[in-house]
Amino acid sequence: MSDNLEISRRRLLGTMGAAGAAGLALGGAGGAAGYAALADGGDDGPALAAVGAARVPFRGAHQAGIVQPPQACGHLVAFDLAPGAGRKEAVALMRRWSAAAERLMAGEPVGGSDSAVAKDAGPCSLTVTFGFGASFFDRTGLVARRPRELDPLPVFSSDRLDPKRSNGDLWVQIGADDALVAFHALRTLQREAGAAAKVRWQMNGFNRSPGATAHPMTTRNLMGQVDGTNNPKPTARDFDRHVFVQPGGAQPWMAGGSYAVVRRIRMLLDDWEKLPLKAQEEVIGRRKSDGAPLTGGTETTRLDLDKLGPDGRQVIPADAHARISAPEQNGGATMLRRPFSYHDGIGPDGVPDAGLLFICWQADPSRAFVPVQRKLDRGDALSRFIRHETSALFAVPGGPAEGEYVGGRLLEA
Ligand SMILES: C=CC1=C(C)c2cc3[nH]c(cc4nc(cc5[nH]c(cc1n2)c(C)c5CCC(=O)O)C(CCC(=O)O)=C4C)c(C)c3C=C
Ligand SMILES: [Fe+2]
Repeated sequence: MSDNLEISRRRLLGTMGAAGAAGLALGGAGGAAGYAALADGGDDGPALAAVGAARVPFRGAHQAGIVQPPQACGHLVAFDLAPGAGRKEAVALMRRWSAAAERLMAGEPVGGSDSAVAKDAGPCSLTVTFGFGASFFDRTGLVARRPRELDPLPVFSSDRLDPKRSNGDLWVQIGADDALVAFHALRTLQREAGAAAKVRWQMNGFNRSPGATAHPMTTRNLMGQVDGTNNPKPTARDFDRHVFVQPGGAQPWMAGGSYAVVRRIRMLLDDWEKLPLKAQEEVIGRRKSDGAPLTGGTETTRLDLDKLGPDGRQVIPADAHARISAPEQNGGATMLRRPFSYHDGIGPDGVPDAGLLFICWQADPSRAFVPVQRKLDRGDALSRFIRHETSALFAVPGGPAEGEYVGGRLLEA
């Protein structure tokens, strides 16, 4: 069983064996049986199906919400510290937020003021992840502890960024496999912010629900592509080195942490949907039906970047997104992509305000997101169909040990 997911057994089991129940939850699929075999939850509340009972630990070497499979619902919220608030207020805020996040992720009420919105549902794989933006260090007098990895991202020629919906002192990422559970966490943390911090921007996203497919499958984005296939696997030898800050660095408080680049990328769906299937597939270099490379095989087959077609041209075109972004084309630059789709209706321009809340995780953005985005900016076939509308970069510290709160190693040192 994964270290990252626990099952609230008393509320789940009933007629199922423990192994069966855990398997359903971890598979992320659930399937019909996952929703059928319910037990009386006794004092813990009503019984739960596998999706409701799945629980991610709050404490650990890394914060939750990085390596876990992306959940069905997501909220991304940036806060700015209130005028006059500094380090003392930030310490109190991170203590309050950490205490609330621990209870929320355990599926427990957050005290007398709990709104009951998530009552009955269980943890639903809720994760709450906290990050600090570059401006946080100015506001709290901690400039000497600001990592150089938080240096501003370069300006890319295709950027069309809205500064009001970019950056921020603090960032909260919420993910859950139930919309009410995710909303409950969002409201609770907004309430707990009190007078210390105000919401700067908020974005809401989604992914496929667990149980929608008979077995776990890579999700699709709103262009219809299978998206996430070639993500580095947590079991890979170099995964930790690429994604997490290693001990012994210039900012010891960031050991076990990671840097999140967050970009709201609008999809120009009216244009994309007019493109014939073959042309759509050439934009990415993979088949739309199953995500397999255009050079053949299945979804997980390696891309054959040298293969030529009968016409003597590269089967995976020179400007195909998957070619340009591949680590082997970028000196090994590797990031973990963990996005949510978003849809906020029709924009003032009359076209869908929909796309990808692109979130990527890495130990150092200057060796991962930045070089890859530089290259995509120069010649990605996908760029005709997308627009980067907001951008943010956050330092996400390691997970709290017993007795710690998130960010304590930065704020208390
Ligand atoms: C700078 C990094 C990246 C941005 C921005 C980005 C935007 C973006 N991507 C898709 C759709 C797909 N991306 C795929 C692969 C892929 N994309 C990146 C990086 C960025 N994408 C990487 C590193 C990779 C993996 C490359 C590899 O190793 O082969 C794919 C293919 C399937 C997969 O491997 O996930 C799709 C599809 C969209 C729609 C988008 C912006 C809206
Ligand atoms: Fe991509």
